[in-house]
Amino acid sequence: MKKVGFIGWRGMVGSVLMGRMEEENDFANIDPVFFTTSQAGQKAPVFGGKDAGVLLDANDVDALSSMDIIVTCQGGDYTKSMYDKLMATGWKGYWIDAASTLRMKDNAVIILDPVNRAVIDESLNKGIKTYVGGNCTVSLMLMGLGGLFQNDCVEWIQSSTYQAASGAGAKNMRELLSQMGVLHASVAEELKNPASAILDIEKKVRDTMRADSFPTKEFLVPLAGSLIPWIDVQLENGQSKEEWKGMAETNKILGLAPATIPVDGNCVRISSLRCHSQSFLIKLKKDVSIENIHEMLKNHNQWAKVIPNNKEETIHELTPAKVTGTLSVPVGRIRETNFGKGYISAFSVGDQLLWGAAEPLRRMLNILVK
Ligand SMILES: NC(=O)C1=CN([C@@H]2O[C@H](COP(=O)(O)OP(=O)(O)OC[C@H]3O[C@@H](n4cnc5c(N)ncnc54)[C@H](OP(=O)(O)O)[C@@H]3O)[C@@H](O)[C@H]2O)C=CC1
Ligand SMILES: N[C@@H](CC(=O)OP(=O)(O)O)C(=O)O
Repeated sequence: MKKVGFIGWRGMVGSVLMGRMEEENDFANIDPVFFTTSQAGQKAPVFGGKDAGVLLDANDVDALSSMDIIVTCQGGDYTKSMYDKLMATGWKGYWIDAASTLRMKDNAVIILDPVNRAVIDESLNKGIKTYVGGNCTVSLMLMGLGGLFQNDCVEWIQSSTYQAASGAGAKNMRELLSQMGVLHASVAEELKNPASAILDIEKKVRDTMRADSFPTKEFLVPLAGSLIPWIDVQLENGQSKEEWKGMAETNKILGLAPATIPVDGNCVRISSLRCHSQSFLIKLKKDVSIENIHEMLKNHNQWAKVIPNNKEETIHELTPAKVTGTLSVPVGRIRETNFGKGYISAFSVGDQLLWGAAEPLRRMLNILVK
């Protein structure tokens, strides 16, 4: 059995990965070893009924180099500090990573096997050893719209995102909920009285949100009752890094080098907890009917689900409230637009910790061990 070292297993992405691996009985196929940057020597967790002894030091290159496969959800700083050191030892194992650090390197493959299994297989045959999960919005877009890409229907795509707090990290999720609580508490008494004036309530909420005491350490500004139209760092061309990833990673996942499908749009943080949503304007390359589009999307993978474009099904099936915690990637609002023939709108929702982070890593591990 392959010795698989896990780093970052107790973080948010890592916990979702461990949960999915237990659900799918993946631990039965591996010999797990758990690493930590802060708790070396303490008892290792027991997943899948396997006693893994004690936690090893994640900064110990010798311990890492005795693994056949390493799976890390520890973050980019860890990857930056350990990947090169480990490779310098001549280690021949496989490195599976959730962080963005290595994604665009020539010797790394972005993994999303329902979309690019052929690219992954070809890379394995070539001896490539580094496999990295994609950006969550990119992976979720490709899971939802995979059928259109597979059938070479997309000339370009514009994506406006509605991204959950979880993408910014665990502390940010807590801060969002604290912000919600503070806002509610500021008008709790008034809300009990149906006769109180809503604009007075709104004014109090606004003043609370703008007060210095409002909790904004992580997001820097209010998110609850507001939104933040910037995610990740600023680039010189005016895009945010999150927006830049849309085109760069989509094309790399699809094996298109140089990049041939333009992808762009504004990435926006909103107050959902762990589901990213995206509104698309898609320029089709060919004349395809809406019915054909439905068929292509449904047939591409078992998780993409077409939601008919009516209000009733849309408000019940195409929301973070419905999708959170599931692997389903519903796509709806599919219709022709006023822009003319071949300009199609669509809207998708997906759990950014599942298909957006943990699930592609879990499946890559299975490709290697099965
Ligand atoms: N959040 C996201 O949506 C996505 C994140 N990623 C990547 O995954 C990386 C990790 O993200 P995320 O899982 O959100 O990070 P977390 O902050 O939840 O966890 C990272 C590490 O923090 C340490 N830690 C310290 N205190 C605690 C605590 N109380 N509970 C749990 N862990 C603790 C753990 O390391 P130790 O055991 O060594 O102390 C843990 O592995 C990111 O940096 C990013 O590169 C990728 C895609 C999406
Ligand atoms: N940037 C994403 C989450 C994430 O971790 O992305 P990446 O894996 O590309 O760094 C978000 O904020 O929603």
